[in-house]
Amino acid sequence: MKAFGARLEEAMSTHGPLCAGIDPHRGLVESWGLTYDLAGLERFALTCVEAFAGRVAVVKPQSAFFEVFGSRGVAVLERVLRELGEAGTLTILDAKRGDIGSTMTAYAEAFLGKDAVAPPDALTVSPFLGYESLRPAIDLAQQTGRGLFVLALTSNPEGRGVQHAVRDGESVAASVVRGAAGDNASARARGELGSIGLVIGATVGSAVDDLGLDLVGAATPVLAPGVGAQGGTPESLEATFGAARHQVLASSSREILAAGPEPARLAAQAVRVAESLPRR
Ligand SMILES: O=C(O)c1cc(=O)[nH]c(=O)n1[C@@H]1O[C@H](COP(=O)(O)O)[C@@H](O)[C@H]1O
Repeated sequence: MKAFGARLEEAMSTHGPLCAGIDPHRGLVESWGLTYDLAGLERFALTCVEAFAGRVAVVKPQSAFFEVFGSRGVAVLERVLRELGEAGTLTILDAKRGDIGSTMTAYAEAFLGKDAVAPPDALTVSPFLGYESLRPAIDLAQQTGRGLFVLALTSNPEGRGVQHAVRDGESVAASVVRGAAGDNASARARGELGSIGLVIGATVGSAVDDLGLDLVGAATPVLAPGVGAQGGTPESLEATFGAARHQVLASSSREILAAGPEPARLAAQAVRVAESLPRR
């Protein structure tokens, strides 16, 4: 399998740089006229698969909204990942895992390993136990052609207190970017995007500049959640990411999902948002 970074670049140039989120929270499920139970979850999630497969670059299911229904909810999530994979649409599983040592190794094997039950193409991970604590996942992703998106500057305002903190002249966010740059070095040498991406919210304003983050030099794909419901716009993406905007995969959930439950309207809304985004 080709490396995730290369597959992502292809998908973004074919479909536009949009990641459509599947976030079946109670309010949205009920707004589609469905009951908020396992059957409603399944109907919601499979409608999203029908609408998004083959139409957007990437689909990102939010694990929490499946886990809330226990093992049967997780089985629905696995079906979503499998069906999107069979349709050739890239998936990012948003599970924000992060731990140490043998526990991180087990998370890596669960989501990225060759024997994983329903592996996504990439996984979101948290580096706040230290970037190097993610090493088992970084190494396994590189071996299996999968990717990671490492939290760097999250879209929520509370993130600043941790992520902007400075030690020895370097912010926490900049140290995460430095880590990803090291792991993307060989892709950068080939002029490609690496497979170790970063999560930087579409709502972070001037923080990328203020903290001196060299995203172009890091050759890192950037997942930018917060487009739509959290206030991020195509214009704010241009302003926030500047020269790195072509590396950005904008992520939007509620703004697209509000167009359901009719699959054709949902698909049309996703395509509309994708077409509004900055492209190469
Ligand atoms: O990793 C993420 O996707 C993520 C990171 C972040 O900084 N902010 C953020 O909102 N997200 C996720 O993006 C989704 C929110 O999408 P909206 O409904 O478009 O606001 C949720 O699944 C969040 O967990």
